Amino acid sequence: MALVQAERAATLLRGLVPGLATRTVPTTTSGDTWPGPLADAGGKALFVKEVDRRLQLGEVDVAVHCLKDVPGDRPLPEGLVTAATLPRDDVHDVLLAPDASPVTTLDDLPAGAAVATGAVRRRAQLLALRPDLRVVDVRGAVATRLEKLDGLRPVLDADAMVLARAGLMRLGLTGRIRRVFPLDEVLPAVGAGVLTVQCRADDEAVIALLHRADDPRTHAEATAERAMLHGLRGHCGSPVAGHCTTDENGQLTLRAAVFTPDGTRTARASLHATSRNDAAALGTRVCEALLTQGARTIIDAP
Ligand SMILES: NCc1[nH]cc(CCC(=O)O)c1CC(=O)O
Repeated sequence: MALVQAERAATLLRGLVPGLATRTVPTTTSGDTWPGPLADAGGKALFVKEVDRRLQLGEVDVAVHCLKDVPGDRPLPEGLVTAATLPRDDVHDVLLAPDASPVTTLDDLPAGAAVATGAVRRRAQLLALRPDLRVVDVRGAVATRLEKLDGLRPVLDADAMVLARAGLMRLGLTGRIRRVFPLDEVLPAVGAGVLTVQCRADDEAVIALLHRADDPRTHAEATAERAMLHGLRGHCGSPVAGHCTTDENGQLTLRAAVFTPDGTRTARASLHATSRNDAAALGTRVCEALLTQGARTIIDAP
């Protein structure tokens, strides 16, 4: 998925500068090799730090990350800046089932069925919909997760799995999707479907080029979502969901929710801002609305 994403950014840049030559440098991250549950590694920048290191060292000039994987609770690594936020892809989470299974919705799953996901946010929302489900951990690249689901690797015994539609689209695997969860059933992660592009803070030529690839709308939506998450002191592994949209008049709406891991308690808030310039303030207001409803104790629940 990371290679497809890097290629996407490279194609965009070549479109802006005719004749520009680009080279994609594959980099294995600790997210690919981490042996334990991803939930235990929440917020540790596992998917980004080796790539950022290469950027700092000058081995590459541009880094492309899923915004979801970039920790929001700390500054970027020394000497790096975000220079572009690319137009957002789909934000929905989807249900998948083993190749041979007839399951198409959660309702098709028998009582006590096992559903695989590594994200506490997904676990909580699944259990809110179906408290009888058994949520099992899964990790690894998307293609590997699908192989596990199909039983090709005998390590995962699950009747279904939840993944982001954006990742499956990037890999050309949307044929595996059984059901798209509507946003009022499963609210996405902060930054879902957003690619963020970084470079060195002193690399003025690259900054100027990347600025032309920035999508102001996605940029503002992501700013609102991340300000909310930051206010809650959360990260991509927190039981926090948030999704900001922009309507035809440029008005922003940020919907957000926090959950206990068992899905029994939630706090929700939805607020508007009339202009993009108020995106960060919108995030802060939604955060405060959640905190007023007891978000702190909900997030910290075991
Ligand atoms: N670390 C996992 C990760 N980071 C970003 C995506 C999907 C693309 C996105 O939502 O931006 C995924 C896989 C998934 O959640 O299914």
